[in-house]
Amino acid sequence: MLFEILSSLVAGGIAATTYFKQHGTGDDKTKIERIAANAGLVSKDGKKIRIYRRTKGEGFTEYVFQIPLGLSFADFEKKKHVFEDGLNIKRSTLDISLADLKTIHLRSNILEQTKTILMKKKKFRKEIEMSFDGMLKIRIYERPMPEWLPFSDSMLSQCKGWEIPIGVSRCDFVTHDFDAIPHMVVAGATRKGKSAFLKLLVSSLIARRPDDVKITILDLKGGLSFAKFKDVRQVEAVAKSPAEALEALRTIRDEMNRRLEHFLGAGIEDVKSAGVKERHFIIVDEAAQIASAGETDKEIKRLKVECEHILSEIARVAGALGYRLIFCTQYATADTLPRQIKQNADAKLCFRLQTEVASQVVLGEGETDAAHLPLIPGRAVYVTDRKNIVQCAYVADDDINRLIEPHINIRPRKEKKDIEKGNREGATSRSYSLVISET
Ligand SMILES: Nc1ncnc2c1ncn2[C@@H]1O[C@H](COP(=O)(O)OP(=O)(O)OP(=O)(O)O)[C@@H](O)[C@H]1O
Repeated sequence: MLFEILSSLVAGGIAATTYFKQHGTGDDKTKIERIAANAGLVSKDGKKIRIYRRTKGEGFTEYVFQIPLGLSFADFEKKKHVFEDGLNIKRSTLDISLADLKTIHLRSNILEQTKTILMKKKKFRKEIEMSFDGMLKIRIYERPMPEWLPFSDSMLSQCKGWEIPIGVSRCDFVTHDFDAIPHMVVAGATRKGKSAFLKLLVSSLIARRPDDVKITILDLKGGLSFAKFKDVRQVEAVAKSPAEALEALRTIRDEMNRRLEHFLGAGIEDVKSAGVKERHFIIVDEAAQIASAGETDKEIKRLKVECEHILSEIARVAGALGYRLIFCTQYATADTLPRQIKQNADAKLCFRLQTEVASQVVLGEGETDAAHLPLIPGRAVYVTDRKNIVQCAYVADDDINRLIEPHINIRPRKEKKDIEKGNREGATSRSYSLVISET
């Protein structure tokens, strides 16, 4: 009896493994065709998608279909979540291996042990990716993406120039190159990983380009998230109020204008051809806090309007001058994400958002992916000229401290300038104080 149960379990395991190896995960081709038909992805004359090829890759099965005339890839991409749900209907695939079966002890209760294995095993959803190169390609993955990617120093050594690590996609280590694409919009609902990404970004920049990077952080949520960076020599300011933000932005605008005049006078096209190594990153942690729309206090509204104006100017003209804008928000609306900033930020990193409308505000018309990301912190859609689903690397506090520690120092910050400025219009009487080393 025992032998029969065990041998049928083992036989079942072998059969399932062999089946999945040969066929991907079940008859997914037929399912895809049926889902497409049921989701209305059929041409007016009734033509349906037609299978062209099925191939097995490392960890995935790829189905290539011909799309009927009159339909576009965007029509299919919009329904990606419908395909994913459809492929997962009725059952989730159980990740059981022969190794699990081998853990069963013949002398104890086999049925109990089997039940425990089944309960312990995490159910996973099949995940898909879609692309188009004249044919619709749908990849169905056998394993889910990692839910947790700890930061490691080797990620920094894989970066070149002004690249920083972002995380991993299905197939690759993903970096962002701020010299190729200067400005980035980062969006996502609360607790999905925006601040963690910003910490990864700031720590990476400081560790990789300590002598060339300058960072200004507008953290109007109270400055707690970035408190640990405020004494780092590369950090020009951590502004915690609209007045402080405006003060920091006015300083940047003045620098920017001086550089622009110099470039124009000398016939220099951009910061690269000028041989200027410095890049100044301006990070807005929560755009809603600086948005003037809805602000009832007249004086604060005036400050915010000017902040918005300078930020738009940075997005429009300052890329060539060496300024980089990282503009983040959890509320993806037209008020928090000004048109000029969105249009000039060619990179978007979008964590899960609550609605398809919010996803489209950030990623563009028809781009609903961010609303259908799984509820995994750090999971995001990264869009440049390509779109990738990524799991962002998570940099723990100990790693941040280790990376920035050599750059924490004593230095006077802007006191002189502040005294001269006094209570200049628009700025509060706050002055920067002497920064004391934490070491
Ligand atoms: N890349 C990641 N990998 C794994 N876990 C993460 C990742 N990013 C964030 N988390 C987890 O999610 C929590 C919330 O993340 P984070 O502080 O970045 O949220 P947020 O999007 O900035 O939220 P809020 O807008 O409310 O400040 C973190 O404390 C961490 O536990």
